[in-house]
Amino acid sequence: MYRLTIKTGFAAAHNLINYQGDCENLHGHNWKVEVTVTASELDQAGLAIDFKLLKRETNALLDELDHKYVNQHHFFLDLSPSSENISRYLFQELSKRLNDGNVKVERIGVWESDNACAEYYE
Ligand SMILES: Nc1nc2c(c(=O)[nH]1)N=C([C@H](O)[C@H](O)COP(=O)(O)OP(=O)(O)OP(=O)(O)O)CN2
Ligand SMILES: [Zn+2]
Repeated sequence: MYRLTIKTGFAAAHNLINYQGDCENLHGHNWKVEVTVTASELDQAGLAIDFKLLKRETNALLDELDHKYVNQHHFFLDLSPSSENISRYLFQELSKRLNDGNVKVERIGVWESDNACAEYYE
């Protein structure tokens, strides 16, 4: 098996809901996002999936969040936009776009600071 990871990110504002503390107030992060996929086969060029395609699909999705107020995104209207929930959202959406008979999204890591990361995997 092959395992590939790309790193990208987005900058946005949010506030946690049903949370008591500073983070219930509006604030922002420069989130870093790691996308890991697995594959069993390589193409003629020796690629499991082109990193360019992986980054393009991920960044297209992140554009929905970049420089936005995450709480107003349709997925988070009734859901606290924690790093955990953001990672689950990205996992579900990227799985729809990327999974095929060979490639499978394995996990999403969402870093809200240099020292705090939430991951989602199934
Ligand atoms: N499990 C999670 N815990 C927290 C999340 C989260 O998404 N998942 N999010 C927050 C807030 O978004 C908050 O912005 C965290 O910011 P941070 O600067 O890390 O908070 P602190 O002030 O506690 O960090 P210090 O390193 O102590 O300055 C909170 N928790
Ligand atoms: Zn926050």
